[in-house]
Amino acid sequence: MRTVDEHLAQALAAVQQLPPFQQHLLDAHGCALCEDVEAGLDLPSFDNSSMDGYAVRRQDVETASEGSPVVLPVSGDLPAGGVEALALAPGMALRIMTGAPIPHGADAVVPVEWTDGGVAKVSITRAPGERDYIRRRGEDVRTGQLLVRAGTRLDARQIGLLASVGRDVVWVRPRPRVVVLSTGSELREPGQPLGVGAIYDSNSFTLAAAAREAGAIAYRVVGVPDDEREFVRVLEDQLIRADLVVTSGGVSVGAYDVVKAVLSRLGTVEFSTVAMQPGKPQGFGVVGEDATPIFTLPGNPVSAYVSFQVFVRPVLRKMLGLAPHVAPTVTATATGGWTSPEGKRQYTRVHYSVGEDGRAHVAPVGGPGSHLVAGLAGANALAIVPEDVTQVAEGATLDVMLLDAEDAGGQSSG
Ligand SMILES: Nc1nc2c(c(=O)[nH]1)N[C@H]1C(S)=C(S)[C@@H](COP(=O)(O)OP(=O)(O)OC[C@H]3O[C@@H](n4cnc5c(N)ncnc54)[C@H](O)[C@@H]3O)O[C@H]1N2
Ligand code: MOO
Repeated sequence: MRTVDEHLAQALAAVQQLPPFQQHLLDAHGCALCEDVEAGLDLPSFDNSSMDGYAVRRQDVETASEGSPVVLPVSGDLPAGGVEALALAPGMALRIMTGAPIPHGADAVVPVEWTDGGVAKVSITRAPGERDYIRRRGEDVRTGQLLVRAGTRLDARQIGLLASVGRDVVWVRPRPRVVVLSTGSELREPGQPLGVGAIYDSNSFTLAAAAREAGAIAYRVVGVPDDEREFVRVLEDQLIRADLVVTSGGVSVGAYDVVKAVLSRLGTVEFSTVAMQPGKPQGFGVVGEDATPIFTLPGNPVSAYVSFQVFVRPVLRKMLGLAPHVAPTVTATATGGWTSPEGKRQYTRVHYSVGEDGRAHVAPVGGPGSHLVAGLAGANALAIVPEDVTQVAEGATLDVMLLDAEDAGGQSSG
């Protein structure tokens, strides 16, 4: 039996980061940037008004008050985006809109609320302070400034920043294309009638959704029956569009475990038992002409999902160019005790919460059975119980893997 860390290390060593390509900015959402992006211009790129009002010279309006307004002729209009380069003559005002360039000669903006809103002439009842309502060129970003570092996963805020400096395409690593396929003659598609002894194929949905949450493009293949030739045909057919294949089922010691039977002959897939619960039977290797990496996860639904989080998610992070490959864990205090098998790392389905005192707690959800999908859906984290612990005591401190979707904007299709 090998350890979780050995199995993960083998898989991580066998996959590479996907080569970078130029992607349109919005399509790069959730991808890891492969270049340091520096600003090609100042932001703001010109002095402009932060208020709708009037551009003035301060010295012309410094005596303005409610009791003694200053009246100035208005010599023109400055809309945002206007191309006319108007200059402000002494003793005059220019009507200006938010975002419009400050005209030559002006050193303050009087908001329209401090005036009578006049068009031909304006009555000003309050004197602006120094530089009032002027957004200065370069006060946000300077030309040449490092904006986003290589390796950053682009989120909405960074996408907006890059657009602000005029970037339309960026170098990123592509989303890995993950083919997810389930095996088992008992599997039926949701929405179809369920015959005797049949079950709905949930694993391929779970795994495709999990791949998507991790930032991949997931292709879900309709359940493959326990037939070796059919499995080989489907696998060869799918390899063309896969950066990674993830199967579930057919890897333990049953008489119809086709995944194990076929892949033991094809490629370099190695089947092993891993000292963990759930998720004991595992396989990993490469298949096909392009040496496509393949994970063969156990069929029990909770085992398949936990195996994805422990092994597949780090591999996808590596392919995406994200560091660290293993997403960081948090720590929490156990509420209620539970048992754990000796010599195995247990991934316990738990509910993680942070109390008003700021302290994090985890409470087990449902039982330990690998078929208990309702408990899995009710959990939001996996508590990691070390191999040498057989009894988790109330109040024990545990590392915890959070499961909520990374919302990386991945895609999936059937
Ligand atoms: N004699 C032994 N039997 C089993 C052992 C063992 O060591 N000795 N290990 C058990 C453990 S632990 C696991 S985990 C499972 C792994 O089994 P397989 O990967 O071969 O998966 P299957 O036998 O095909 O299915 C197991 C279970 O999961 C259900 N299943 C399978 N695929 C799906 C799917 N796509 N959606 C929903 N449910 C699925 C299937 O119906 C079975 O109930 O082996 C144990 N047995
Ligand atoms: O390893 Mo199985 O995954 O314990 O149910």
